[in-house]
Amino acid sequence: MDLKLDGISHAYDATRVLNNIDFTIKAGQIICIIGPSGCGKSTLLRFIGGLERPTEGQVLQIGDPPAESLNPLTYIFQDFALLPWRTVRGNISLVLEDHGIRGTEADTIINDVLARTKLSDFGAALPKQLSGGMKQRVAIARALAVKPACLLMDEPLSALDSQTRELLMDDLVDLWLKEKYTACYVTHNLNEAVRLGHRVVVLSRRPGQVRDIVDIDIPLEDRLKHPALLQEKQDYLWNLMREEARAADLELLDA
Ligand SMILES: Nc1ncnc2c1ncn2[C@@H]1O[C@H](COP(=O)(O)OP(=O)(O)OP(=O)(O)O)[C@@H](O)[C@H]1O
Repeated sequence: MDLKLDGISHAYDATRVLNNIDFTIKAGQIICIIGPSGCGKSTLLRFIGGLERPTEGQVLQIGDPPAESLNPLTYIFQDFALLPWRTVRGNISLVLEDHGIRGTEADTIINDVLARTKLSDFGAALPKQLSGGMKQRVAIARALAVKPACLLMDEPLSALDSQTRELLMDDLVDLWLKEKYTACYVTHNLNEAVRLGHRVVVLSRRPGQVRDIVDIDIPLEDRLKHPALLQEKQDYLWNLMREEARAADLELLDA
């Protein structure tokens, strides 16, 4: 299933937040959205997930979600959103219970997503026993359990230290290589965008509009082998963003 954003504009009262956004999230691709603070990235993700409706435009689903998908549009947040009193397995089973899936059927799904996120030995652990990186892997496992058509990821690594972030980027690449999930990934971090994105949508300052859509045409598995090429892409993105970010900063100070 592809997702097509068609002429999305939005205002909160008198504040125009997004302006005529058009792009497509193709099945099997990771699309990163970058842009200065307050340009509307998280708002756009809420529209894609159907949590809110834009003032103008629409998000079209082209094609069907995977047949076994329980929740086609599934979020992964920066703060993991795990229930502290439930074990790792319990946190994952919760989303399956919502769909009436219990017993051996649930166990099979949980075992599969724990294996894919390298958490098989930690099913009985409570969130407080886990590092930040492992908590986010549990959140990813929980999201995968509902077989989403598209993962909606809002700054998923920004609560983590830089080494853990590196490891999780490797994990996200490994996961994608094993099963080509679709994701829309909002980030401030240009390094994450060039490591993980097949395409990077660059938004201007508020009201966010598409400044550029940059293809990163190096296979995900080869990116670390080409640091100079990645740096070139990152520099290109930063040049697009530099003036926008500076102006956005001043706007926030004026507010
Ligand atoms: N529910 C809301 N009601 C009113 N204004 C809102 C609401 N949600 C967001 N905004 C405003 O819309 C603008 C865009 O917010 P949004 O969080 O989407 O930006 P962002 O690009 O994700 O920001 P950041 O990079 O800082 O996380 C901001 O000015 C914000 O204050």
